[in-house]
Amino acid sequence: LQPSPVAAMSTGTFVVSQPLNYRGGARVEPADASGTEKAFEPATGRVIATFTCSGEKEVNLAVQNAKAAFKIWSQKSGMERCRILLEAARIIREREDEIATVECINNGKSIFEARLDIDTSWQCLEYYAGLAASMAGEHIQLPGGSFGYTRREPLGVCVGIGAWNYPFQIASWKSAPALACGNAMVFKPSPFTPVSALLLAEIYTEAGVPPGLFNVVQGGAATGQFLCQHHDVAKVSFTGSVPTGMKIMEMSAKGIKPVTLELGGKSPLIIFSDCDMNNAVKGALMANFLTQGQVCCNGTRVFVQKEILDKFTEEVVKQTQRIKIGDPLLEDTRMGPLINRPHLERVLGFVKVAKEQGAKVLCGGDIYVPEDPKLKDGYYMRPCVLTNCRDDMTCVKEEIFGPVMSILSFDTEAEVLERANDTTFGLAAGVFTRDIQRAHRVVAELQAGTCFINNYNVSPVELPFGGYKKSGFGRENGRVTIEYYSQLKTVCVEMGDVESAF
Ligand SMILES: NC(=O)C1=CN([C@@H]2O[C@H](COP(=O)(O)OP(=O)(O)OC[C@H]3O[C@@H](n4cnc5c(N)ncnc54)[C@H](O)[C@@H]3O)[C@@H](O)[C@H]2O)C=CC1
Ligand SMILES: NCCCC(=O)O
Repeated sequence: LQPSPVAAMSTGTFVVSQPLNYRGGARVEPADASGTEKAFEPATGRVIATFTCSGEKEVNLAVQNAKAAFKIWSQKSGMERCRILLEAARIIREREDEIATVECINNGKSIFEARLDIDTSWQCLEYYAGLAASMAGEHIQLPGGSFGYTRREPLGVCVGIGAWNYPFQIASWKSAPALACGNAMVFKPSPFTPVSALLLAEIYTEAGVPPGLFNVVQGGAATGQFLCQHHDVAKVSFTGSVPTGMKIMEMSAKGIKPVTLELGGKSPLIIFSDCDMNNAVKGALMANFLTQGQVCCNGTRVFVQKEILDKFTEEVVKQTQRIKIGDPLLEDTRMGPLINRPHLERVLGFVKVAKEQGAKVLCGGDIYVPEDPKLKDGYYMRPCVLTNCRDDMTCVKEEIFGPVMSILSFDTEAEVLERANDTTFGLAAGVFTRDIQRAHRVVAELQAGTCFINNYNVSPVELPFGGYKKSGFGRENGRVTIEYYSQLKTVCVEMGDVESAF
């Protein structure tokens, strides 16, 4: 009897000794290097993997493997692709605990949350498996019996570049629609979280995709650049920061490659006085403290109507103080460590500046040292609620990417809309009210790609997700994403004679 892989993984013990690149259907060491990186366990500060970043030669090998697999995969019918993706979804479900545990160890998010991420991953594969089978063009009748038709065709080799906050989910959300449309993919995870994408690669192989259809190359900016500049790459889908997104767009422009950009945010969450208070408070916590606040669509600017400001704030603080911080692998933990030491210091720096600028810290915002001695070098902080905030403060203007909620008060709907939209970002927004007319009127005015009414940060894969303004463009999830991973061919068929102009 094999020991369960999950039983062998606990906080403070996990190490990765296998290669972290995946090419041609197997784990491989890269053919060349552009430096080395270390991956950490944020809960303990331990190194769990030291790995080689892929150089230009390795990137080229991965792209050539993907190109060869594309030839086979793109010839398969939608139903054939559907069956394989469904099988991959089934294996993810079967291995959910193991994948969630790896995610939790390498990212620091709680096991409770990691399982939810894995759920939205297999659900995404199931969803696009269904769409693969029903992808079709149109038939258009023309005069004289002639006609035209359209074919929805794949793009070729797509590149996915991921951030560290949702490593397995990002790899799934990019690869599922790409593969469903008949493309191949080379995926580069963030060097902070290199581990779980390999599990996805192995699962695709086990499910029956051709070797080379989904490859993983490890590395940072240099490896990412080799990918974006490669002449055989047809599309780049990127999740990360705005400055890197700009670079990706520039590189892709040189090859006229389409890009999908999922970038940062500083989203507003508007709480009207007629809201259901219990739900609004729960919504504010969901909008700010998942994955230790390291979520791009978080509603970190919480606008509360004056009449309920005190009651709402008191309740939010009470519930924030109850959040169980600690070892992310424990079932009752709801907040683990931040991703690394520099990021923790950056987030604490934002709290310091907020105080200097006049904000009041109602709770948290400081380092947390768990009692368990093995966690003493982890990157923990207490979730923070700030009041006395003004729109011009740094904590209200800039993306903190940590567990820091800024509460602002407002009087009228018109006023709050203007203030909510006064940002260069436009990823998400939320509104809590019992007035359905107001709810729809407000979201219609909000400049954001994803809006929530009476909830926040739920991720049904049936719904498109993506940003307005500097939060990016293109969408992930939902039916529309098929358009971002395919191209339309028009075929015009003449049934009569050519009427020549000559
Ligand atoms: N809209 C969304 O869905 C999300 C947005 N984010 C944003 O990402 C940021 C945090 O993620 P990070 O990983 O720190 O972002 P980042 O932009 O530094 O890195 C993201 C990815 O891009 C790669 N990369 C870096 N420089 C590159 C270059 N010149 N060419 C090609 N690839 C390059 C990195 O290695 C990594 O895999 C947050 O500030 C947040 O704004 C994060 C998660 C989701
Ligand atoms: N589950 C929501 C994903 C948002 C993000 O990637 O930050």
